[in-house]
Amino acid sequence: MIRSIPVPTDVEQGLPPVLEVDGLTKVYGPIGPRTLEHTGPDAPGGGTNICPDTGSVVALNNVSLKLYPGQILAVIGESGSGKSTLLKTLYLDEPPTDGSALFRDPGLPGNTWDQAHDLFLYNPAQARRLRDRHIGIVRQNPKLELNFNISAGGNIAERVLAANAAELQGHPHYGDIRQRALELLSETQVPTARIDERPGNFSGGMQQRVQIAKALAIQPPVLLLDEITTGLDLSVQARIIDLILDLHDRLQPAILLVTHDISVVRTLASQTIVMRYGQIVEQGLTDQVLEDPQHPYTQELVNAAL
Ligand SMILES: Nc1ncnc2c1ncn2[C@@H]1O[C@H](COP(=O)(O)OP(=O)(O)OP(=O)(O)O)[C@@H](O)[C@H]1O
Repeated sequence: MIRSIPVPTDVEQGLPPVLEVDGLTKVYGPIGPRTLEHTGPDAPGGGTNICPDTGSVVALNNVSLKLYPGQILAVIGESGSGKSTLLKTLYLDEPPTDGSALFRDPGLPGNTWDQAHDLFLYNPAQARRLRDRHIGIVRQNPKLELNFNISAGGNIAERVLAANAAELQGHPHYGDIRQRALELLSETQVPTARIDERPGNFSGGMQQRVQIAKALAIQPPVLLLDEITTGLDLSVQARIIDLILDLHDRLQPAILLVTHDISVVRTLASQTIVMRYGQIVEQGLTDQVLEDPQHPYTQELVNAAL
């Protein structure tokens, strides 16, 4: 049974957040009495995420955020600041050490905008259903999300079948699934003639587009994007960003976007969170955060990108 928590509507935004993360903490290793207190951006020596007593890594410490329907929220920070761990915990790849993540999708049976469920209390079947049907992810490394032993079309078909099973809608017809895969590849600008090829034959940019097609197959209300342009040529990066903008315009998913690339943030995100050593050091409208950064670390990040 999922715990149901009534949450007040945020009047300013109209609809309440689809995802509301509160006090999310993730520690790799044992937690001592001073582990959280003695790590973070203000720890002695300019900050650390390693506990001086136990050697544990505090990847996230008391991270809270709200993601509204249709919003694009960016999380930036240097390598090791905890960005990927944030997405991994929200996609239920890893259990959190502490905190809650209320998910409010009116598409879920028995759910309404007045109710939210804490993802971290889902049982394994509910977690699978969430990933099969309600949250899509695009990872920096396509090998972690795509099956390289089957075709691009097969990867998308797997997701369509899992989503149908999650909705208890039985098996769709083979021709319908193939048609859906063709549409998704076309929408994400992958040549449809290559539907039967394995992703290993594709360029990095095409592999990312197949991942995006697979994530969109379930038309999720929430999309998690982890460094999706890192390692790609500039022109390929630009095409992926255009694709995300176009898909967002048409489908309006809420997007939580993790990157260390300020130009990606500037182009895509309306709001931005800055993380360092597992903690949020600054957040606000992207224009404000990038044009008038208040925290010295954000100033450093923005200046480095100029
Ligand atoms: N499985 C793990 N075991 C131990 N430490 C881990 C594990 N996964 C991540 N970490 C540590 O947690 C911290 C945060 O890692 P994370 O990958 O979230 O950072 P990031 O901001 O996404 O960095 P990058 O931009 O390099 O991906 C790092 O110090 C990392 O070494």
